[in-house]
Parts: sequence; C-alpha cells; structure tokens
Amino acid sequence: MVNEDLLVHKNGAILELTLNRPDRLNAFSEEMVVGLMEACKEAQRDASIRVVVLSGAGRSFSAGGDVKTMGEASPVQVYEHIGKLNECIVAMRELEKPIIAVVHGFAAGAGFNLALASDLIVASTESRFVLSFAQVGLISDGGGSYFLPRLVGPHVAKELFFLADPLSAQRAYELGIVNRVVPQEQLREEAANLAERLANGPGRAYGMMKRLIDRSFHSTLDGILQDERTVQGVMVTTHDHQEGVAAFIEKRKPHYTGQ
Ligand SMILES: CC(C)(COP(=O)(O)OP(=O)(O)OC[C@H]1O[C@@H](n2cnc3c(N)ncnc32)[C@H](O)[C@@H]1OP(=O)(O)O)[C@@H](O)C(=O)NCCC(=O)NCCSC(=O)/C=C1/CC=CC=CO1
Repeated sequence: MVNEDLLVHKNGAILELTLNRPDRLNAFSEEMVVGLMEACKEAQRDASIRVVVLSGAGRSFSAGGDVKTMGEASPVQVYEHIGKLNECIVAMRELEKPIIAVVHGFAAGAGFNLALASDLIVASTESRFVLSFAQVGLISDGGGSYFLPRLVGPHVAKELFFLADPLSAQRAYELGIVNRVVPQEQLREEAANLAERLANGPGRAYGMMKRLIDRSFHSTLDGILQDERTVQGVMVTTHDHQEGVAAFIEKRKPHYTGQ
C-alpha cells in the first residue's frame, strides 16, 4: 500500500520504516499510524524479515501527536484515533522480531512513547527526549504510562510527565531508556550494524525472549519459570539451536536462518 507518511523499504532481512512528515517533525497522521501497524503485522507474517528499524525523515524522529490538528478534533475522533495508535503499539509488541528505534533530533510526546514501544533505542548525542503532553494539557498516550515507569520507576516517570523537561540522550541513557548514544554522523552506521547483527542471530529465540521479558512484568516467578520451561522445549526443536550446537562443536561461527 502506498503511504507517503510512512516509507517502507526492505533491505535484505531488515525492514526499514521511516516516519515521513518532516515539515511537522514527523508528527503523527492516521496514515502513518495505520501504515506502521500494517507494516508490523506484515513483518510478523514474512519469515524473510528478521529485524525492523524505525526512524524519522528530516531533522527529528517524531514530535508525537499533530498539535496543528488537535484543536479541531472531537472527543469521538480522538477516541477513534487513539484506538488506531493502540493497535499500532500492540502490533509492535506482538511482533516476534526486534524493533530498533533510531532517534535523532526530538522524540516528543507520543513520538517518545513510540520509541519506548520499540525493543532497543539508538540515539544521537544531540537528540532530546521530551514528554510534551503536559505542554498541551494532555496525558500520555501510546503506552508511555505503561512503558516508562517500568524502565525508570514511578517517581522519575511522574517527574518526566509532569514537568515535560527535555532529557538529553546521555541522561536518557543513564536512566536506562536508551541503549546506545553515538554522534549524529555515526547514527546510521551504528543502527545498521546492530540491525545486521540481529538479522543474523537466532530469530525465533529473539522473538521468544521479547515475549517472555514483556510477560515478566505482569507475571509471577512461578509463571515465568513455567513459560521458560515450555518455550525451551520448543526452542530445542529449532534449526537455529541445532546449528548453534553444531557450530560450537565444530569450532566455527553459526549460520542462523531464523528457523
Ligand atoms: C521541541 C519541538 C519538538 C522541536 O522544536 P524546534 O526544533 O524549535 O522545531 P519547531 O520549529 O517547533 O518545529 C518545526 C516545524 O514542525 C512543526 N511541528 C513540530 N511539532 C509538531 C507537532 N507535534 N504537530 C504538528 N506540527 C509540529 C512546527 O509547528 C514547525 O512548523 P512551522 O515551521 O510550519 O511552524 C517542538 O516542535 C515541539 O514542542 N513540538 C510539539 C510537541 C508536542 O506538543 N507534541 C504533542 C504532544 S501530545 C501527543 O503526542 C498526543 C497525542 C494525542 C493524540 C493522538 C495521537 C498521539 O498523540
């Protein structure tokens, strides 16, 4: 499907998704959000895709909800629109493949939360993270109220939501929000190397690691131990497990296929 607000490019096993409304710092449109949801669902179906890289065109990752259309929207329209955003976030979490958010410029409001819904965040040194909801008298949407307290604890999350002060990439790294911070000129290369590494890894194991870690936040130790036991019983039947064991014994690098 052609969608100008979300560019989709398959680069071998890597699906590159680019938020594309640069004149509004990639503020969300319905087309963008629905496109992102559909792309994640397609990535789940397509076995040749092993990793998703999400970035923004122009000078920022995303400035979140489109403030320029906000005053016009009725409560029902907002409710419908956020329903679409919710489907997108769920599709990202249900995708059994790693999603890397590549943040430059600003990740603001729901744009910040979109990055949080990814699995890993690589940011440029100059990037800024700001939960700008309070700035426009709104609460967090797009799952930020779920993801952020789990990363930084409730008190830090409340401060970030209440005050809406921009966080530097370094501070976001120190808080455990961001995985890697690199100078802007190295950002693409760093993200590409990470994506390549994940694309060549044991894909089914990654998918289950993602599921188990997500589930751990609303499970018990007993529940997770049992899940790990069940899933490991499946993992030993995978080609990647057989390959990993053979490679170890033959003292060579494994060649994983994600199967
Ligand atoms: C701090 C900023 C992110 C960046 O500031 P700066 O670098 O100075 O850039 P600007 O000059 O402000 O922006 C450049 C142009 O982009 C337009 N723009 C920026 N953000 C948005 C936006 N969110 N929506 C629409 N347009 C935007 C800006 O007007 C400039 O255009 P012109 O040159 O034509 O004037 C700063 O831009 C900023 O604070 N942006 C707003 C951040 C914000 O409040 N985001 C919304 C938070 S609420 C939210 O995300 C909520 C929802 C609710 C509804 C549905 C779905 C999702 O989320």
